[in-house]
Amino acid sequence: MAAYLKRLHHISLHASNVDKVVHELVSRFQFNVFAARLTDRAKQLALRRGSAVFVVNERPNEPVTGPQSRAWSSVTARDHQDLKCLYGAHAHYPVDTVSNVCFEVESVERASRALRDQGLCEFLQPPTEVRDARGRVCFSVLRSAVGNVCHTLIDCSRYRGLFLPGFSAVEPGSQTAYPAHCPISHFDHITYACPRGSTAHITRWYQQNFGFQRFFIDRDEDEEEGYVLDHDGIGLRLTALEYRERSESGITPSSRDEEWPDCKFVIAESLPEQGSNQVDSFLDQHRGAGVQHIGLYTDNIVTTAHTLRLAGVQFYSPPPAYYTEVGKQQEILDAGLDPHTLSQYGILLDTDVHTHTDSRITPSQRLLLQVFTKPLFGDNSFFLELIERRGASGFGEGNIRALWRSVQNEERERRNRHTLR
Ligand SMILES: O=C(O)C(=O)Cc1ccc(O)cc1
Repeated sequence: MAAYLKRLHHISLHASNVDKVVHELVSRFQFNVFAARLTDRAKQLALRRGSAVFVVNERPNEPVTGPQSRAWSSVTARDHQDLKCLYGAHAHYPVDTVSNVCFEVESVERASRALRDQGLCEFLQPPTEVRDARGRVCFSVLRSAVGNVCHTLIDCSRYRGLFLPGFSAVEPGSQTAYPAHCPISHFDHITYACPRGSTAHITRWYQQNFGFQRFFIDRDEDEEEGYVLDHDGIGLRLTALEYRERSESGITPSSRDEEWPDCKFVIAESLPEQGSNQVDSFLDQHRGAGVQHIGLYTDNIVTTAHTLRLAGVQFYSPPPAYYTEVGKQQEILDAGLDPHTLSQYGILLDTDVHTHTDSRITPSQRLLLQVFTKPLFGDNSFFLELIERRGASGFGEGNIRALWRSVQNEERERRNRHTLR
């Protein structure tokens, strides 16, 4: 039986320079630091924008050891002082990375037992209870089927504190310059870059362990093959998974959106025929599979991109011709948007190709607006995306192609600059 997930709790990043990444997320991406765990040996800062929470951890230089060797442990947050990073302590990795996607569960013990019974998971930390004066949480940590990515399972139902035991509140102060104009509300999707031939295994792993279900990006998508783009220089296989919320008792919570704002997982694999590409570059730079990008949902991409641009965020832009092409220009105008405004920020517009069960939604009502940022850590590694959905629940082929081209062009230019030096 699969383990039940309640919702996404937070996403952990590991960076060699925590202050730099936190500064980037606060001053540029308008996140607020709300909690911190600072000890002699650990530095963990929690940042929030809507329900999207990142925890930025200092990247340890050597493998972390701690109470994970015990079968079942119960410790105070103070006991964990020597654990460099609590709640996902096993992130020894040579480069800055997204290391952990933490899920909230109803019972860590039951979920961990269900996963052990499946026999497909390697546990890095058995169910462990951590407490402080505000209550206790239970968590366990396991390795995912994707590169260095781990999943922490956590139950916070008996904790009254601000975030997690061991973390203290950080006063809001004047962290963000433009808080009113940045309506980012949640994580929309997490995209993995994966080696060739690994998609089927990863898909099965999430289906069997957590009960994820396939989300068909295209109505003609083959169940085994996924959504394949393999012409015009693009060699990409995309397979999307979604978590249709259930609860352990079998009763679906009534306010779905509040409980689990639909966060899809996308598995991106490069196909060999079209030559080396952005998925391959990620695998190379990141030294293996991992989280390539995270989509941040906003209900107004234009104001959000404007705010972020003013704050110094750099976006990938498609070639200028994208916005003057007659069909695209009309599509943009029909959506009540201004091609010039979209072009200023590199915002892409598409209709998604997902088959809608609701036939009342016509293609023109299924609009998808996306813009992709330049990498957060370094060349060709992890980046963020802004996404606004107007009736569209999937991904647009046109946007994927436009993103692909902008990244490939930029890479070509970078390589040329390098050879000229
Ligand atoms: O469109 C999205 O946000 C996706 O997640 C699809 C995707 C995946 C990988 C790429 O290198 C480019 C696009």
